[in-house]
Amino acid sequence: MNVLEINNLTKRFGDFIAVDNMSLQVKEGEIFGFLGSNGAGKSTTINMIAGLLRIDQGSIHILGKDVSKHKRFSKMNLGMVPQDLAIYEDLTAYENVNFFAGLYGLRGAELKEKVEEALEFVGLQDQHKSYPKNFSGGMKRRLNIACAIAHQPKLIIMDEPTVGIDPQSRNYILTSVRKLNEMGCTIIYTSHYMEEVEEICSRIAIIDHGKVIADGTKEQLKSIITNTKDVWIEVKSLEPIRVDAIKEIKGVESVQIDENIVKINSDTSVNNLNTIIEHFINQHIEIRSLEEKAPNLETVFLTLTGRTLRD
Ligand SMILES: Nc1ncnc2c1ncn2[C@@H]1O[C@H](COP(=O)(O)OP(=O)(O)OP(=O)(O)O)[C@@H](O)[C@H]1O
Repeated sequence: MNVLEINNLTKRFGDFIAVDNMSLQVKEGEIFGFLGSNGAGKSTTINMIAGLLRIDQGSIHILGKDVSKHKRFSKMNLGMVPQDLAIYEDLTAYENVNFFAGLYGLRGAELKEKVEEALEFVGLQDQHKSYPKNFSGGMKRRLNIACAIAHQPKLIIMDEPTVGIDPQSRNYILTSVRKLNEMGCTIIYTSHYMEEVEEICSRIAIIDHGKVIADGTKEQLKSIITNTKDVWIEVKSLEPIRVDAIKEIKGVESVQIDENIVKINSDTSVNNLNTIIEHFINQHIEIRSLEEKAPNLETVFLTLTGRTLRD
């Protein structure tokens, strides 16, 4: 079943088209990665899913129901962890979660139980009486998550939940995402950190200029660029390296130097490894190690959009 279905969605700000005839489906049980560089249209799409922004054209269905027509149903089934923290500094951690869960109509013993469960889930049960102004960035992010999940929605959208936090909190959040997923939640996860998306997402859409330019599993996305391969050669010293000469070797498409590693991207149809090694030997360049690298999502993103994710 599709938990989320977006059909031909468009959003304009004046003459500018932020989301351009976008269509995509997210299936039950997925952790779906939403990848795009700054301004690609991720937040605009998410805000339309959450009913915070008017749709110009197209439609969005959550669990088969049109979000424009079934506002309450969509709200009850959606948990939104926004990019900018949505918590009140002058309410305690408990009062914050209580406030948001209350907006979904939870009352009395059920409300208390769900608030306590959410605080425990994000590891803030011992700080339930503390004010977020005394929290670290990571604790505030965790509280933000508790506020979004207390009403136990089927679909949770997390818009860059790990921005600007310490590695420990980041791991905590990634583990929480997996746990929520195991508990039956479908999750949409946006991040600028490719390695996070690669680690936790079962399917990924790459967004560029308001359009989905590719979507699939990591393996499917990587197979888009199987026409090139990378060889990384670690050398003792970069001193005699001549990038221009390496680029002239048949099949070589690009050469990058990263500290003392020479990263050579070649066309897979040309077997040029011997020629490359001979070149290094002839130039009396001492090779320390040599590794053939499988393409990663960063390479896929770069190939498809012409930019790195964090441009
Ligand atoms: N209210 C608005 N008025 C005018 N332009 C807007 C508005 N909101 C967003 N935009 C523009 O729409 C484009 C898409 O923005 P959006 O925030 O959706 O991108 P994003 O992919 O979420 O980027 P980021 O990773 O920086 O959050 C950007 O060029 C942005 O400047």
